[in-house]
Amino acid sequence: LKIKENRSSRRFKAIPGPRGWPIVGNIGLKPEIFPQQFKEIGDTHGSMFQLQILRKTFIVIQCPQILHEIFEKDEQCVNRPNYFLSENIFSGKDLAFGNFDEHRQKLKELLLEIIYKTPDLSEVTRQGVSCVMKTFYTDIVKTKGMNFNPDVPMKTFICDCFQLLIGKTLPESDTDHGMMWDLCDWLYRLIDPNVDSTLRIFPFLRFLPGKCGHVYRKSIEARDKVFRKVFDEHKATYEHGKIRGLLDVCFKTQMDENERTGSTWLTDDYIKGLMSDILLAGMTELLKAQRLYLLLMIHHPECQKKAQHEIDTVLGMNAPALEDFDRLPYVQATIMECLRYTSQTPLAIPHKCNTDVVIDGYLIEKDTVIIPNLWGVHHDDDTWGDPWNYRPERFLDENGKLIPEDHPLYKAFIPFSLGPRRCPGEKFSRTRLLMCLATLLQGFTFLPPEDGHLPSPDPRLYTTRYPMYEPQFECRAIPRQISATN
Ligand code: HEM
Repeated sequence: LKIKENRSSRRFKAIPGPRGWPIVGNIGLKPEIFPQQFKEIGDTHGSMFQLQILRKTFIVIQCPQILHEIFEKDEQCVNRPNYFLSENIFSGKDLAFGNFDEHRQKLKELLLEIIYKTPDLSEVTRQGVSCVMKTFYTDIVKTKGMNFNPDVPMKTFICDCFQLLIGKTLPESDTDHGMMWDLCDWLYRLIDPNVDSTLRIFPFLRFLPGKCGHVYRKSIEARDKVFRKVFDEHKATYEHGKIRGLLDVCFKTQMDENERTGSTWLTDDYIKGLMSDILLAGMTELLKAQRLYLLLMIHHPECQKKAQHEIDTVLGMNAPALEDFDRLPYVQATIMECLRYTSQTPLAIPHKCNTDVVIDGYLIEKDTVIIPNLWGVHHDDDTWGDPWNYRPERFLDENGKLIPEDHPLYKAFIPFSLGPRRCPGEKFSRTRLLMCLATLLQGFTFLPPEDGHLPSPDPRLYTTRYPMYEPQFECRAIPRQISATN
């Protein structure tokens, strides 16, 4: 472990960290560049260090071994710090932003069961994905090699999440088409540390004019619209046993349990909370990954060519399917390297210890907030050698196969975090990304826009507020061949 020792304090060693000011502590840090600043502090104080802010202790960890040890063992770091959003927007019934109590554990089990083990739903999403892929493809064909912002067709594709929820996508002509994005947008503003902490300390501000009140009211407005349109309308038309999407599986579970025992823990509020998590975590993260991947492919035409070569050799003219996941190791490596290099969820979602934790002679007290700096883990010189280079080959062995999961580099690759609170959408995201990005590279070569202006993909230049604001860009897509999706 790379923790640097400080002075010893009785039984336990003191966790090192930068000296702060009296009372306010290490208050000068900038949320916009937390991951970079944490990495720099780590270079001096070690890969686990503490910060004191207004007498509260935060432990930042950017060592994969320590994260494996404390996140995966004994369910000891599974809670969350308080979020204004959880109690005030979702009545404490969301999954991602609250403590891992009995109900949240059940909610997560239900989500995993639904995404990965419900045959009716797999069929619905399989059909849905191939239908959305066609629209996606056609949308890009329509750009006719001219400059376009890839977000536009991608957002339509990511309505796949919509598809997952209710079994259909809203046509673009529907005036409510953008409501999901509106909700995500406002909720992300609400969890910005500046807004979140102000509202937690002065909750009455939500009723007053000013930035915090505005963001709160807009979030409520966007939430109610989505709940009305997606949840209420869908529940009203639910026919018992007929599964159109994820929400129906929740309704079925709710009704079955009610019938069996006369009551259920799975109230409508929990289902709404789960649905919002999928939108907030799922849609935005998938969009980010796809956008960053394209940017990297344009900056690295040699990787784009190699990926296209593999797709042509393995799939020919056939459209990529979920089963092709293991047949495209190079494409997989380009996606893994994109997730590592960009570290798009740089600080995951902070955890809170639900018990005292002892690690390598250090004591982390119950209720301490742990910030996993995934960005720091993914850019550690000792682990990766050249962390600032985009180099997919690092995930391949000498035969061009993906390195095994017990390989030290694979163990240090943790974009979906670790342990009981790790991202439940990991496998879903990795297969969807592969399908989507392989389809794109099969059909098109992506080039910079005509004026050649393309932002740098270097993650040190992103503004990493919460969430990360990565570069927006325009590009061109030149058709390569008539693909099977056409
Ligand atoms: C490239 C795509 C994605 C990335 C990089 C990503 C990454 C993450 C990370 C780092 C966390 C925090 C884990 C922790 O607290 O330690 C998380 C949580 C979560 N993600 Fe994802 N995610 C992605 C896509 C998705 C998708 C598609 C879904 C839904 C189907 C999803 C649903 C969730 C949920 C519900 C949580 C909260 C889990 C909990 O609190 O126990 N994510 N994700």
